[in-house]
Amino acid sequence: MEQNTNPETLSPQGAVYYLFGATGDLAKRKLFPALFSLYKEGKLSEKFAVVGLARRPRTNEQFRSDVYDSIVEFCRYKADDAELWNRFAEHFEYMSLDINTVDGFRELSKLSEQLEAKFDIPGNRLFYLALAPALFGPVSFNLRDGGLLECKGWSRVVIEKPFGYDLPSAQKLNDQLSQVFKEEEIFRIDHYLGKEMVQNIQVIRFANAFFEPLWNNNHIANVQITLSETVGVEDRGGYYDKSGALRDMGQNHMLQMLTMIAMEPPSRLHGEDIRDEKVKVLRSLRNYKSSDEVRENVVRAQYSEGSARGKELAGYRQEDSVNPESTTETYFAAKVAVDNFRWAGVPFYIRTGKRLPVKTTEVVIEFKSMPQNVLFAQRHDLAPNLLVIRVNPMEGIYIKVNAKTPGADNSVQPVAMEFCQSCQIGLNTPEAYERLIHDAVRGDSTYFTRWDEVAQAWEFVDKIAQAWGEDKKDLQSYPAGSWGPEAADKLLAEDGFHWWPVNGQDEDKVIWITNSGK
Ligand SMILES: NC(=O)C1=CN([C@@H]2O[C@H](COP(=O)(O)OP(=O)(O)OC[C@H]3O[C@@H](n4cnc5c(N)ncnc54)[C@H](OP(=O)(O)O)[C@@H]3O)[C@@H](O)[C@H]2O)C=CC1
Ligand SMILES: O=C1O[C@H](COP(=O)(O)O)[C@@H](O)[C@H](O)[C@H]1O
Repeated sequence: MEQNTNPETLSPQGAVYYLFGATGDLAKRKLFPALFSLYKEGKLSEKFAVVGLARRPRTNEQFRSDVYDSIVEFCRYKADDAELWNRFAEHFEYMSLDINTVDGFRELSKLSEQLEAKFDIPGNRLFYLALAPALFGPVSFNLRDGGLLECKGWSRVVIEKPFGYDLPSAQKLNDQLSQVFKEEEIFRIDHYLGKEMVQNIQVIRFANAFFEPLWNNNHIANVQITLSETVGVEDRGGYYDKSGALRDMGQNHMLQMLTMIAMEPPSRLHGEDIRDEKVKVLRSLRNYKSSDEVRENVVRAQYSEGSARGKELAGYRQEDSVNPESTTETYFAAKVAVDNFRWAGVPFYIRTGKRLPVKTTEVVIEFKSMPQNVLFAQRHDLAPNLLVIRVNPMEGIYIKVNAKTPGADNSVQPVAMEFCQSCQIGLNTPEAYERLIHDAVRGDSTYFTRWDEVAQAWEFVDKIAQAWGEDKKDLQSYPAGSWGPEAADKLLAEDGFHWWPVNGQDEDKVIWITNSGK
């Protein structure tokens, strides 16, 4: 069936949702709550069914009870939702199935036909693979061989990260998927693209006359992207120790945010046009040419024992399922160059780490300073103008400008004008997974990563990983609960810049003008 790819006309359609990995952590924490929210908002239509799939045995009742617990735990359930829940739960079925046996898929095919008849579903099928990446290939082949793709409507597959470990493994994975699905049927999740404020970057840039003309190397001094986390590796030590911060956050979320900041305006607001522009940015990233260049521009570190908010915290090597001699980085910071006409000469500094003092994702656009030889700049140490985009947990933007201090002494002070979206709209903002599942079922792939983006991002990251693999001497250490190694500050200091404080860190002397009532 021809897919509708025009986002203007896309509306939710009835479908069967196949949740592979239905007994796993992601399903529990993100996917069930997202489906319930969509149902509550009327975005699922009544013509749907969800089939939970995993190896361990579960009755339908047990599965529904797991789903209920998850919705209650993750705050999507309110006291007056009981009737809604009962109707929602009727659409859930569970089937025990091992990905590696095609017989189970044939049985699933029969169950699908029954569910489509029962709920009047027009043959659309969404396969959500909340599974280890090694299973993406086998599950795709068995979906095809078990007859699941012979349906009257569309078939789409949603793939979780990580999409490979490096370019060759990602290529292999993609080759396997491409034997079964067309590119437009593959929806690769990067949940950062589902975040409200990441999507808002385009609007801030392209809908504001006082930003768009300044968005280039004539006016912007540098860009800073911070994704700091207070958590350690929790119960994902086994996965994380093989991945590290660069692959876990850098290859995907950080580079995707960078592309949203740096891309050219697309000719139309269509998914393919936006993704075309994003991939051009990735192609313009300057690859580090030698291991020395990597060491000069990229800092890596691992957390050691420390404390935060009065609590003692274990070092990374003491975490469950982590090699006690691990050299995996839990932090990295990099200076990245985008070699095109718009950005030549503007450094992009990116950093992420676990066990840092605050949880926040922020983008800071630092504008060039006023000429030093005129007017106020002669007499005052003027701070540069900033545009700060707060992505999470706080959502909003603020701009920092210079203004006269009230009074007679003619001094100048920085003033921040803040729009705090989360203070106003709060929990009503849809969660990233909710938005992305909704997009996938509408066939809108704008906020999913296309294969050429993934490949290009791996190419950039592989150069760093390769250099790191040669020699571990540059791996530094930082106490859990601190802001990471000093070398990350030096990256900016060498260029005459510094990291601007993020939300929750000490703000310098700024007067706030806010809409949040604070
Ligand atoms: N958890 C998270 O926050 C995030 C996870 N992801 C990604 O999502 C994916 C899933 O993660 P997560 O839920 O944490 O993983 P879990 O280990 O918690 O769950 C894995 C799921 O896969 C099922 N499974 C494993 N082997 C088979 C098999 N042979 N046949 C059928 N089912 C199988 C397991 O069920 P059973 O044992 O019953 O078979 C379980 O339901 C991974 O790719 C991960 O990287 C991405 C971002 C965040
Ligand atoms: O993909 C991942 O993201 C989370 C951080 O996501 P956020 O939405 O809470 O900011 C990170 O903890 C995890 O290691 C990584 O795999």
